[in-house]
Amino acid sequence: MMRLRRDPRLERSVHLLPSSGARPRYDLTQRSGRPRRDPRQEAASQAVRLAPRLRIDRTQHVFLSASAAQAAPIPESKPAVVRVEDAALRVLVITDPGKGPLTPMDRQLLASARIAAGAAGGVVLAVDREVDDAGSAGADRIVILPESAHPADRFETALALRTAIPLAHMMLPETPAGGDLGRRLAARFGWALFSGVEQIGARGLVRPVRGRKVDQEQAECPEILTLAPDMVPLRSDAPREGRIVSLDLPQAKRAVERVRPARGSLPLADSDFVVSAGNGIRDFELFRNVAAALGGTPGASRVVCDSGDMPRAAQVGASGTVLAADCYLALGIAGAPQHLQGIAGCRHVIAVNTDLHAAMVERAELAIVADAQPVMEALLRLAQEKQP
Ligand SMILES: Cc1cc2nc3c(=O)[nH]c(=O)nc-3n(C[C@H](O)[C@H](O)[C@H](O)COP(=O)(O)OP(=O)(O)OC[C@H]3O[C@@H](n4cnc5c(N)ncnc54)[C@H](O)[C@@H]3O)c2cc1C
Repeated sequence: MMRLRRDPRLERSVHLLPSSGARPRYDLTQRSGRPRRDPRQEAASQAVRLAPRLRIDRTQHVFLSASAAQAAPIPESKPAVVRVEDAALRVLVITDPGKGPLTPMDRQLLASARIAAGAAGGVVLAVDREVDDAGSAGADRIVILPESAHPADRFETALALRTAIPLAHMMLPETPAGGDLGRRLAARFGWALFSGVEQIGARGLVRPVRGRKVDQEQAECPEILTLAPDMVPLRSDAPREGRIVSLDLPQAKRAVERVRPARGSLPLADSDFVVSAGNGIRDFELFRNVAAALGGTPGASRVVCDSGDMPRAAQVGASGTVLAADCYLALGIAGAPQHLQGIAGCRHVIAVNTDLHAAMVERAELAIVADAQPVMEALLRLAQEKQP
């Protein structure tokens, strides 16, 4: 029996012919029996009927137009000044010697003292100059101390002050001057000093414990505490009276002599000018002379310390010393990330490098793209010429 051979091509072309009456191959409406939705078509017909809606409909919000704002200015209402009786005074704040208006540290001390004093309690500010804004910063009374930066004079004044105004708590800044005075007072009165407080609030005081990653908390405010700088937010509640009280305090007897350290003798972390050598330096005697002549503390990259050309203590970087210098002069240092971490806090960076594309050149504000040897020789010559 003869079988007809199928021609798939012909069959397909017959299906596609509209006149053939055959259904299209992928006509799903026919398959399910349900009319198929056309979302595009629906959206188009909706858009004709409805007013178009903005995606972010700001018309619902109430805004003051510029003209309305001009027409009705917001009344400037000053909160009433809070006054307290002498009997309500609770906290004595002794600030560091200084000049001009209150420093951020002074304000942080006053903000903390206000929290410790409570809403009904008063704060006495002891400061060595007249300041305008102590009331708004939280002081109820102000005592002007005799001007003296000598630790012994400041201690005698603080003793007299405490005797004249025996308040429950004393607060000082955890700074070299404030920390020293706080410790002297604590020793004199036999109080336990709660030093370096970082948080103060309704739940008490918190300070970190040195060398351990734990905090020490204390619910009760102690007789004396020192406050760590830049940890406590400033206050913004009603201003206080800020009335000046005159007391008979001992006058300063000792003069303070300020001794400047020898140029370049400061430790790396404290120095404001560091001259550093990298692997691009070969003449380390010349490098040390340049650093000394410029008055900078000598530093080095890790490669140089590893090779023994500079002591390990001179290493700058993530695994060395992190600097806070005003100026960093990098001689022949590439600027590896670990080194750059150590100079992130430096204000100005000067690079001397033969490679224009070195990361240190990119980091620097001023770069000398040259061999460091003749640059160091020229620097030494110029520095020696300028020296008196
Ligand atoms: C875990 C870890 C921690 C690290 N910690 C530190 C760290 O704390 N501090 C640190 O410094 N490094 C650290 N390093 C090493 C760091 O990654 C780099 O290897 C190192 O900083 C490179 O030192 P360098 O720039 O002096 O040397 P190089 O990378 O060799 O760069 C030398 C530079 O000198 C330039 N140069 C060459 N010849 C001259 C010339 N005649 N005149 C001028 N320029 C020239 C070159 O162009 C180059 O830019 C650490 C690495 C690791 C893995």
